[in-house]
Amino acid sequence: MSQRTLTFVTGNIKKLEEVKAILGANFPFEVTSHKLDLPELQGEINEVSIKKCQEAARRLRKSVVVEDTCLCFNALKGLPGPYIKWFLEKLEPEGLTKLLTGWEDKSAEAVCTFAYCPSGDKDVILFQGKTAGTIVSPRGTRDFGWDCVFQPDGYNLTYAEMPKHEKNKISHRYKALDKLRTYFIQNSELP
Ligand SMILES: O=c1nc[nH]c2c1ncn2[C@H]1C[C@H](O)[C@@H](COP(=O)(O)OP(=O)(O)OP(=O)(O)O)O1
Ligand SMILES: [Mg+2]
Repeated sequence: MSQRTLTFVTGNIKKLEEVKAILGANFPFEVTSHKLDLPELQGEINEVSIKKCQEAARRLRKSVVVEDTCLCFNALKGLPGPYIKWFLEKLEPEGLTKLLTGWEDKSAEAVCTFAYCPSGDKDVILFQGKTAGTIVSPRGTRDFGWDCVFQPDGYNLTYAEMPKHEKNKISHRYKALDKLRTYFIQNSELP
């Protein structure tokens, strides 16, 4: 019997690498990817993910999984949040650190939201994971987004300084995928 597949729609190769590494062999579906840079509407975290998923399912005409990652600074009441991609692109990691110069509170939360859109008009299902941390001056490799400025609570290392398998044990993405995995194991007749 051929293994069933789950289509993960993303334009980000580093995300895909982590998703494959985290789900690993203990997942009843083969994860295939479809590269598509989807438009992302403004709004609250869940809203952005739901719209992104519906748009991907509409374009590909099948059930899909998408993911949206936010970096929320507590001093800034959750911003940049879903807009982190544009902040990072314009300000670079150093600029993210500088954003908090005037604030004593450097705490932040990395939030990962996977959205699964069964085909048809069924509701979108969300799986969310959060990891708390601190925004620091950049340290470590620069190969993935804002990893070099995010130091998870309980560690002296930024995500970028940790070995990949360590990040993948505690990350926002790991926690969200743990919920997604449980759901798909319990609903293995999907997608
Ligand atoms: O674990 C992570 N560690 C560090 N940086 C990260 C992580 N995960 C996402 N990122 C970056 C990528 C993008 O600059 C922004 C999220 O934006 P986001 O729209 O979710 O990602 P994206 O546009 O690159 O890919 P996609 O096509 O799946 O929307 O934070
Ligand atoms: Mg995006």
